Amino acid sequence: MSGNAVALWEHCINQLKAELTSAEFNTWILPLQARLDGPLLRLLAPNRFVLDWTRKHYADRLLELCARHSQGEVSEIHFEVGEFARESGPAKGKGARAGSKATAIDSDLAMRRATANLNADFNFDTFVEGKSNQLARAASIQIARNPGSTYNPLFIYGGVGLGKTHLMHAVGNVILASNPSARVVYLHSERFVAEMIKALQHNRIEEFKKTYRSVNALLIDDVQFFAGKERSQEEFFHTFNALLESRQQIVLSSDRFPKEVTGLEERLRSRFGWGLTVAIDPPDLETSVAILHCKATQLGVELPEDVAFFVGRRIRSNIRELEGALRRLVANAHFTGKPITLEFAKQALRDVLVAQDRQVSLENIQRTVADYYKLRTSDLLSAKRSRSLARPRQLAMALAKELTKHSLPEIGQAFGGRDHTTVLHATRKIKSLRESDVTIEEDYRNLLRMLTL
Ligand SMILES: Nc1ncnc2c1ncn2[C@@H]1O[C@H](COP(=O)(O)OP(=O)(O)OP(=O)(O)O)[C@@H](O)[C@H]1O
Repeated sequence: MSGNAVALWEHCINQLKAELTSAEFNTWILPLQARLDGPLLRLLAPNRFVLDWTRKHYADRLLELCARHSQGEVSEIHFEVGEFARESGPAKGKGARAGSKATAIDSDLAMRRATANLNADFNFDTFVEGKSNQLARAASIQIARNPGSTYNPLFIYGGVGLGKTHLMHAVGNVILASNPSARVVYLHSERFVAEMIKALQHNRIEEFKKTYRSVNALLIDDVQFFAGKERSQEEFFHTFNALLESRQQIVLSSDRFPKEVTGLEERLRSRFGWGLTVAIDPPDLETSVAILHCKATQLGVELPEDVAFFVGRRIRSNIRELEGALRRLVANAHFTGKPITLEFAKQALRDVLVAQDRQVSLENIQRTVADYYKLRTSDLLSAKRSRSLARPRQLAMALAKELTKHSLPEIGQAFGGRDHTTVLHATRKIKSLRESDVTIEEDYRNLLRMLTL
């Protein structure tokens, strides 16, 4: 399977994983193997029953996903019973051809990546090395090559958008690719908590324990979100011990040093520091520029050196924002048909840069957001949690993070004495809503403009 075909199948799997229950996904989609023959996607099911069911229930959706992702190049799906050869020799499936070995293995890897929640784009090849992340990268490569036997756990900490998640995925991807039977799971800590609660509600806690205690690598992002969740900490503590005892790899990330993660039991905090703890710092200018070039190449554009330096110099503290600025530049250039020059970049990024430069006060943000939603500022600061207040409050916190230099605890304090994790949660929530909900995106942009012009 070519890289494109793998990406196509991976796209289908990821979509269906999000749309189906895990039982449906595991029963019907997981056993499928895929191969692309020109415009034809061939799917092999292990038996007639799976074939009939998937053809009846998922063929249309799969075709729709394929057609959209391939821009119409894939126009047909064919189901058969069988299995592509994994080792060598002819494939068993009717019509499966010799030479399908790579296909089966690749689509297998795509499937395993999806069940591990791993993003194939986050790998070591796409991670630019710089002074700010050198140690974290080197340690990650080391444990990816020798999981469970060098540093355990590996604890990566650093500010928002600096590459912690990217490195964790890269570790998982290497482990999966080098060991076909490895079981790897990447999870955000909030998801761990949610899954545990679900398991408790449905009397499936034993199953939950077994799942997480039997993996070869467990990658848990943003462990600071375990703060204050005692039952989850207890469960995670036992999972952690079981994995460490059986020499399976654990990788954790957080926005701060293990000992400074407040709201965690001491025994957990101290265990987090048992292996190797590495920091990622904001990139220096040269690294920012190198990252911009790397991302530009991935987007298929060439970025002039002066533009890369200009953007890198102006957006320093967060690589996600650096990437956002680049995407905006590329989108504007496509849209207007103009080349990306320094002048063009200055124009296209005017809003972003003004927002970066301008110091806005927290009070101003609260007032503006309250006016915009026709609320009282005191409502934003109150403990009330109705949706009509919670969303504007989250927006205000996200704007505070973007437009001021205040720390998360300072922002939390200014919003009625809330915890810093609430602020972090708000910024994440708004980030994802801005991608999925046009009204929120519009509100955010309007507010940004009102606060910065
Ligand atoms: N060194 C790097 N090279 C290339 N891309 C990078 C690098 N560091 C970060 N990025 C990119 O920046 C974006 C944000 O990174 P990532 O999501 O890993 O941040 P994070 O530290 O986990 O942030 P958060 O605390 O918000 O979870 C990603 O798209 C990632 O690919």
